[in-house]
This record gives sequence, C-alpha cells and structure tokens, in this order.
Amino acid sequence: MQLLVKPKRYAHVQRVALLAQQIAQANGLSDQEIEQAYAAGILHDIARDLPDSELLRLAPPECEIDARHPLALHGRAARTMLARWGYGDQTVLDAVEDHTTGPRGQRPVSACVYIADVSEPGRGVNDDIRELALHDLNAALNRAIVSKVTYLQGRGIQVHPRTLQCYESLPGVTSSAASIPFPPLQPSRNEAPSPHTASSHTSSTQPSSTEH
Ligand SMILES: Nc1ncnc2c1ncn2[C@@H]1O[C@H](COP(=O)(O)OP(=O)(O)OP(=O)(O)OP(=O)(O)OC[C@H]2O[C@@H](n3cnc4c(N)ncnc43)[C@H](O)[C@@H]2O)[C@@H](O)[C@H]1O
Repeated sequence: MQLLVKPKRYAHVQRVALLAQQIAQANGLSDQEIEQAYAAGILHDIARDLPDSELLRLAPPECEIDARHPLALHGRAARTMLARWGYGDQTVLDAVEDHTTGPRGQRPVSACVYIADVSEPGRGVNDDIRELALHDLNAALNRAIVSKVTYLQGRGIQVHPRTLQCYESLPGVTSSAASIPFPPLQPSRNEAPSPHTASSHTSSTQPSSTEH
C-alpha cells in the first residue's frame, strides 16, 4: 500500500483506517465488520494517485462526471484493482468503491469508511461529523452527505449522481441538486486545469437544510 500512494496520502490512509475501525466499534458493528472497516480504510485510496488514463481504463465512466473528472471514480477503479488481484471480500470492496460518492444502500461498513474519509483529523474539517459518528452512525452519515454536497456545490463542482442519490434519500430533503447544469466541457486534469475545479461555475440550487 505504501508503495502505491504518496507518503502524505499514506498518513491519511492510516488515519482513515483507524477512525473507520473506531466508528465501527463505537456503533456496535460485529468483529468481522470492524475488521472490514479497517481493511477498507487501508485500501480505499490505492487508485487515488493513478493518472486519469489508468483510472478510466480500470473503471469505464458511468456518467459525464466520471468521464470529465476521473478522480471521482478512483473508488471504483480501486475495487477493480483489488478484484483483479484476487481480493474477494465484497463488503470491503463495496466500501472501497463507495468511499468517494457515498454508500449505495444500507451498508454500515461503507458508512464508517465514508465518514472517516471526510472527517479524519488530518482534514481539519468536519470534526462535528467525526464526533457524531462515535455515537450515531446514521445521523453522522446523513450529515456527511449534506456536508459533501454543500462543499462541492460551494466550489462549483458538479455532484456525482451516486452522491445525489444518497442526498435525495435523506429525510427532509425537498429540493433536488440534480438540476445544476454542467459547466462547459474542458480538458481533463492532466491536460489543463480541471473543469471540476472551475471557480466560474456557481450553483443556484443549494441543498435544502435538513435536521440531522
Ligand atoms: N460526490 C462527489 N461528486 C463529484 N466529485 C467528487 C465527489 N466527491 C469527491 N469528488 C471529487 O473527487 C476528487 C477526489 O475526492 P476525494 O477522494 O473525496 O478527495 P481526496 O483525494 O481525499 O482529496 P482532494 O484534495 O482531492 O479533495 P478535497 O480536499 O477537496 O476534499 C476531500 C473531501 O473532504 C471533504 N472536505 C474538504 N474540505 C471541506 C470543507 N471545507 N468542508 C466540508 N468538507 C470538506 C469533502 O468531503 C471532500 O470531498 C476530488 O477532486 C473531489 O472534489
């Protein structure tokens, strides 16, 4: 793992694994799930430092965001890598795949890793989500999804459809963020500044506030 990512990212990976394990423990997940949360934390970013071309080869885009900003699919690419190496724990693979865009359905291990990734202490943000996750996993997940959507929209970044699906399933959400138009098509990260980080695009649709 250490050979696959940059040293700074490996420190993040270790923090995510430990926090995911801690969240799983604190919420009464089984011993097996606690181990799976740790394993998925260690493995979640194995594709994060690959070039766009390799990400796209490992995980063909399933939407326009994937095609234009392949970093958004590095979880799915990581799953493909692990599966090709013969790794077969589907719960861990699901959590690795889900870590950027959010858990697809009721997946407590995925939830632990998703929350750990956005709130590990090295991020310097989302401390409230980390604390909440240590006693209420579902409430913390809801808050993490809202935080992610708000953060991305605030940066003018198109939210991935998988994340929108998580967001729109939250209690109290009344408006869809799906209506945000795509900014004009531009070259990918390795060719020029990514359209994903274009500051000119602003959204008129903000996530509705929810009680979490
Ligand atoms: N659902 C989605 N739809 C479309 N694109 C998506 C996406 N989720 C992530 N992406 C994009 O996909 C790429 C990889 O995502 P990640 O996997 O989430 O990002 P990273 O490698 O851990 O760090 P990076 O440097 O790339 O991102 P950042 O600190 O801004 O931030 C990392 C994460 O930390 C959290 N975060 C950082 N700063 C925050 C803040 N000020 N407030 C709240 N949350 C914050 C956010 O959850 C953020 O995603 C990123 O370019 C990201 O923008």
